[in-house]
Amino acid sequence: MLIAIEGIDGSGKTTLAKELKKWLENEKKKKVLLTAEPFTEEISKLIQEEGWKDPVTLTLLFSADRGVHVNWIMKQNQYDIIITDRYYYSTIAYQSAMGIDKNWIIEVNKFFPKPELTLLLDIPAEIAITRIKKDDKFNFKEKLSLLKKVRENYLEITKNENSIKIINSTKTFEEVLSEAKNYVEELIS
Ligand SMILES: Nc1ncnc2c1ncn2[C@@H]1O[C@H](COP(=O)(O)OP(=O)(O)OP(=O)(O)O)[C@@H](O)[C@H]1O
Ligand SMILES: Cc1cn([C@H]2C[C@H](O)[C@@H](COP(=O)(O)O)O2)c(=O)[nH]c1=O
Repeated sequence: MLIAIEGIDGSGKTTLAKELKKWLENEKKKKVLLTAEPFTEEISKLIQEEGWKDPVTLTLLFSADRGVHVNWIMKQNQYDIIITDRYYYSTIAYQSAMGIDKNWIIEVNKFFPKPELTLLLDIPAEIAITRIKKDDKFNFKEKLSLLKKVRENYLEITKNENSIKIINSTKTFEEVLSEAKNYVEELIS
């Protein structure tokens, strides 16, 4: 079973992924693998060096990285649940915010398995950016306007996807976790 956690930078994905894993292991006695994208060191390096200069290359690099990630996930047979911190909805939301055609991104990613559940942590960019670490590589103003577009794109995607559940991430972490647990509980029961 594949669960994806999505949202703009600083929305709380990594924190939620870790706590969900603990809960599933301790309370539900499930074997859980926590993973994240970008996945490979080699492609992450290319993304840093080349990708940010050009959104087409960036789309292809994130998608190629996903191909390697998915092949690796397929071999992890000992787990009941795999939680991935970011998946193909990140490419659709971010790279279309950078001007790439959404349908082309979907086409490039169409062979990857669809998660049974995606939790979208929704939060205004202005709030998320206050949670992001200070040494972030992006220019602050550029990043704020990009993240606003990315958030809109994520919300647009949810209109056509019943398996994506929106969680208001401006709430306390305890509330966010509780809502996420309810969605996961529905899936595993
Ligand atoms: N609901 C919440 N309310 C307040 N702070 C939160 C909440 N959830 C997470 N945080 C805090 O916000 C910061 C960013 O969280 P986290 O690293 O989980 O976000 P992220 O979405 O994984 O970010 P990125 O995409 O930039 O890696 C952390 O300091 C975390 O403790
Ligand atoms: C998978 C993926 C990621 N991104 C962007 C989103 C973030 O700004 C970084 C990843 O960093 P994180 O804070 O460790 O999550 O990369 C993207 O633009 N497109 C993608 O497909």
